[in-house]
Amino acid sequence: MKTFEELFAEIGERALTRPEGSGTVAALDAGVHAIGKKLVEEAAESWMAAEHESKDRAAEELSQLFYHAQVMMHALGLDLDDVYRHL
Ligand SMILES: N=c1c2ncn([C@@H]3O[C@H](COP(=O)(O)OP(=O)(O)OP(=O)(O)O)[C@@H](O)[C@H]3O)c2ncn1[C@@H]1O[C@H](COP(=O)(O)O)[C@@H](O)[C@H]1O
Repeated sequence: MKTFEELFAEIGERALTRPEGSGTVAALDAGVHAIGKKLVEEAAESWMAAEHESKDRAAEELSQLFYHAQVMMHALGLDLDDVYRHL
């Protein structure tokens, strides 16, 4: 288990060190358009899980939505404060 902030740091570390087999590196290399499609896909899956499946399934899909949102932030060079200041 990890926090939102810990995941953000881990994604940043993957972007920097580019380890073999990292899905994050592949996602960042695929670019903003591909990341955007995953973001929308996970948002839809979160909605479907919330409406038709269990709370646990919804939580799982929402965690994936958080992940892809963070990958998008890294792709754009945004840090957490850039987003938090809009909350
Ligand atoms: N939290 C996540 C995470 N959530 C979602 N995903 C990715 O998003 C996909 C979403 O799953 P789906 O079931 O919707 O899609 P799928 O059918 O399995 O995969 P696709 O065919 O859509 O690619 C997963 O297959 C992962 O590629 C994640 N990939 C990585 N992380 C974490 O990110 C960190 C870095 O990961 P790596 O870069 O892979 O080392 C680690 O802590 C990981 O646990």
